[in-house]
Amino acid sequence: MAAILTPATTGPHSTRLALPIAKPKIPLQRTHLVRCVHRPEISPFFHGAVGANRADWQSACAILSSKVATTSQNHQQTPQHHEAGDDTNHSLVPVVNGHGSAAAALDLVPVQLPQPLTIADLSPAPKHGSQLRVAYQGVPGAYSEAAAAKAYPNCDAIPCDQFEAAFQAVELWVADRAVLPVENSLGGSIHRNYDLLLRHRLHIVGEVQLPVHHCLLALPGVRKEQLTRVISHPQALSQCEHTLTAMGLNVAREAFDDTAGAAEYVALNGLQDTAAIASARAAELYGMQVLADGIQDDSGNVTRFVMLAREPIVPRVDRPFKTSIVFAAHDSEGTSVLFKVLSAFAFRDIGLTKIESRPHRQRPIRLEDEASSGGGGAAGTAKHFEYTFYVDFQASLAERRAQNALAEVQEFTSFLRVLGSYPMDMTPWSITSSSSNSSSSSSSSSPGSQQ
Ligand SMILES: O=C(O)C(=O)C[C@]1(C(=O)O)C=C[C@@H](O)C=C1
Repeated sequence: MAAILTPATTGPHSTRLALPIAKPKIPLQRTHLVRCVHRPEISPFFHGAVGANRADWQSACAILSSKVATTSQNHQQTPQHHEAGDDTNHSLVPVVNGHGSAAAALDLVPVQLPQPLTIADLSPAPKHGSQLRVAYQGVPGAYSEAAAAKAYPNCDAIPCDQFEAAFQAVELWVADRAVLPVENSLGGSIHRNYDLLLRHRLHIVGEVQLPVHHCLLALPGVRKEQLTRVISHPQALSQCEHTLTAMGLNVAREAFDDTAGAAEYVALNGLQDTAAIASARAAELYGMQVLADGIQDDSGNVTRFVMLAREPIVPRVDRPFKTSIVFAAHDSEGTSVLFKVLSAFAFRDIGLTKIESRPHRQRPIRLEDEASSGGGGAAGTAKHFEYTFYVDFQASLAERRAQNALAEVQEFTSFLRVLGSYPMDMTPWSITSSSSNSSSSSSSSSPGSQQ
């Protein structure tokens, strides 16, 4: 993995991490932004590791992180730089608000080499809750920023233009944690993050559940009748689908990277015909009018986020813990594997809180002899999809019953990975303490206070 700085900031807010994917939005304002570039040869998938061993990986990350730190100090004239071995051939056009800009390309300056590590580079991460650097996807005012603040009060929240940039920020030691949404009570799973959890080697160290209270935002003075378009994060659009229809709005829905980014986009471009679905905090930050408040289809709309770190936490038994695993079936198990795995938990009275299946990327389709699959018809082969399963169960990895269940699961699976064993978020959901409020909310019993 390599991190490259490109000259861009995201308007009024701080440096934002970005991946080099050009998006067709209107370039608005020159910004400063760190770009993370994928390097396949060090990108882990399944059993692969970033380096040959953990030490390699950590030193690679430290060196790359020093490059990021060094370059970020000089971001006014930041270089564009293709790492040796980066065969992804990304455009070197600098990014403005996450978007390619030909004009900005003229600002390219020579590569800076990594600086030697110093004692300061090796100093430990700050204590949790005090200026912990927490990466999230979106711009200030996004629900993910509020989730980061709930998880780690007083943290230094680092905006990233994509989910993957948040993963990379932690891997490259630019951030200490990432806080990423995985599921919503109305919209369901955020599949992208399930896939990224598998592709990256970070550990889940906590979870935080955030009530999500959406507003319909427009420029000051704009009336609902003027609207032809509503833009937002796809999850937010789906969480408000029925309400938008019930409001009689005859508008096209368009997906945007994040809710607050959609509000910022409408504001910066002075779009009279476009509304954004975002938080009340985004309205304040970007000078938008709240046309309608609480437009989510269910007042108890909640998004669950996970906190990710480079190291796992030590599981405990003195408070409720949850453990997240991912596995794929062993070849010999055929289609019965899920039943067997679930039984391993049921026999030990371990409750499951979530199960998710995703296509098995390396082997999406399985061919099976009709004879072995029990078919009585003509000779032939049955085809079915192959899945990777994600399961969350209510037990700590420190518990014997959880260890025994996993030992049994391992017998049926070709691949099993513990994504993390972490305290459950037991804070009550209160609709009034909505994520639409300021990101600086603080609580002494924050879910992240121990991670
Ligand atoms: O766009 C945002 O504000 C986000 O934080 C992302 C996100 C998501 O991905 O689900 C987070 C919470 C809400 O469910 C809607 C959007």
